[in-house]
Amino acid sequence: MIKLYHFDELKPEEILNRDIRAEKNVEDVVDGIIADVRARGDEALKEYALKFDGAKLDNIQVTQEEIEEAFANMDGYFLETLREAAANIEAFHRQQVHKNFVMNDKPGIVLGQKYTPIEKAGVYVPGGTAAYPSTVLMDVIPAKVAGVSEIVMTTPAGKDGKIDPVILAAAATAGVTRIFKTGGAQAVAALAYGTQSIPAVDKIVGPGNIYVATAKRKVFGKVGIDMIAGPSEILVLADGGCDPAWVAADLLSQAEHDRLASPVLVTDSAELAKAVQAELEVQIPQLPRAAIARASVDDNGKIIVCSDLRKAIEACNIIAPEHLEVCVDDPFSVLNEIKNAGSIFLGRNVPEALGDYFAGPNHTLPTSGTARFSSPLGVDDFVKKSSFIYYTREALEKAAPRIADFAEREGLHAHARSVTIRYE
Ligand SMILES: NC(=O)c1ccc[n+]([C@@H]2O[C@H](COP(=O)([O-])OP(=O)(O)OC[C@H]3O[C@@H](n4cnc5c(N)ncnc54)[C@H](O)[C@@H]3O)[C@@H](O)[C@H]2O)c1
Ligand SMILES: N[C@H](CO)Cc1c[nH]c[nH+]1
Ligand SMILES: [Zn+2]
Repeated sequence: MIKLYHFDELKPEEILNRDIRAEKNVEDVVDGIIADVRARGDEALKEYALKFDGAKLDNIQVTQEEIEEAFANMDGYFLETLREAAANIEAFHRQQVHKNFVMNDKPGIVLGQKYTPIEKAGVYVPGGTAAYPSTVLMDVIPAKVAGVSEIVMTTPAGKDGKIDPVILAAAATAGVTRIFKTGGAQAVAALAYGTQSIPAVDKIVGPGNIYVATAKRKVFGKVGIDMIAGPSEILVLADGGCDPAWVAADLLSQAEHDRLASPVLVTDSAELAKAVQAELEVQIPQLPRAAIARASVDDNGKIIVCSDLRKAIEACNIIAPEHLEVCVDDPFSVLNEIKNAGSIFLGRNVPEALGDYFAGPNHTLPTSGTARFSSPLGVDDFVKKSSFIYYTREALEKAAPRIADFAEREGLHAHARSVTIRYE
């Protein structure tokens, strides 16, 4: 049963209670896998596919025939859904595109900033306990909008050695360049260091379980990563006017992702808290993924009762959840008070699942409290900024004494000389 707490009894660290560092044994397993993939490449990937996914692989790369076959056999209704969702996601992400800028308001000086897409992006699509065609759209479309030329996708194969056709149909819809059948920490290692078949990329994006999230953290520096997007989280901020059945259903929508997923209710109503606790017990056994949801609710779930809405908002900002549902009378008045959350769902009528599939904002989001400093995946993740500087001879001559003086005060004579030499 989900545990009930009172806000005033909890210390801030007990309220958050999510650590981005995995348990020691996960750290060790991931270190071993990364070292092995670096040493043995494709051979290691095939062994891990058999060990973790039960898949005997002949080819690691998905063939064009496999993609075409998946697309040809996909039902028309789902293809239309994919296209409509893709259009919503593209429209939202087009708004994120930044413009280059140039400043030339001082004589003889041009300054500016330009954006360049990264060349090769690696997209991880989870596939261990569920297929995520929605994640294909969420991770690939911003890369396309940014202008990335090569998008390499990896996802674990099923026991038959194949990728779920819904994933391939989504990849074809979104415009992936190449797809590889590998998952977990080994996929992240392959994208970071390259293997015989898989090219090393510049940046790895995408969510995954604790092994994937830990591996991304470990290869950061060799490649870029988007964020720590680990096991899913939902925080429902609800007042006494909410229907407990709806609140429980929304909590379970994320609990069913992973045993480590975190469903949390924060409320100023002790009555709602009790009703949701009871309602979860009714709804969990009805779910096909009841065992996962049960573990998530019992081990990582919480209900926190607060004396008023102000305290409830404070709890939300401490937890910094991946998803925050604001189920109160006037959700827009709460929006300004929310400082830490990946994605915010406004109003009692807006279930988190709307954002997972369809509305347009990205569903790859920071977890484990990292929304304090990370943002949803977006076009920014696939571009780099370069600044540029141009001075005429006359403009530099005017600034030269100050630059030289500045450099000498840092004890860096060669810096000073590289300026003054031009005027000797
Ligand atoms: N934060 C987000 O934006 C977001 C979005 C979608 C999904 N998710 C999360 O993605 C995750 C998907 O998890 P999943 O497991 O279904 O798929 P996954 O693809 O992330 O992980 C499956 C892989 O994990 C590896 N693995 C499993 N057990 C292992 C072990 N004992 N040792 C070493 N490696 C092991 C295997 O290689 C396997 O292929 C969930 O946690 C879900 O909540 C997060
Ligand atoms: N809620 C997940 C992010 O935590 C995304 C997702 C994909 N499919 C269903 N849900
Ligand atoms: Zn979800």
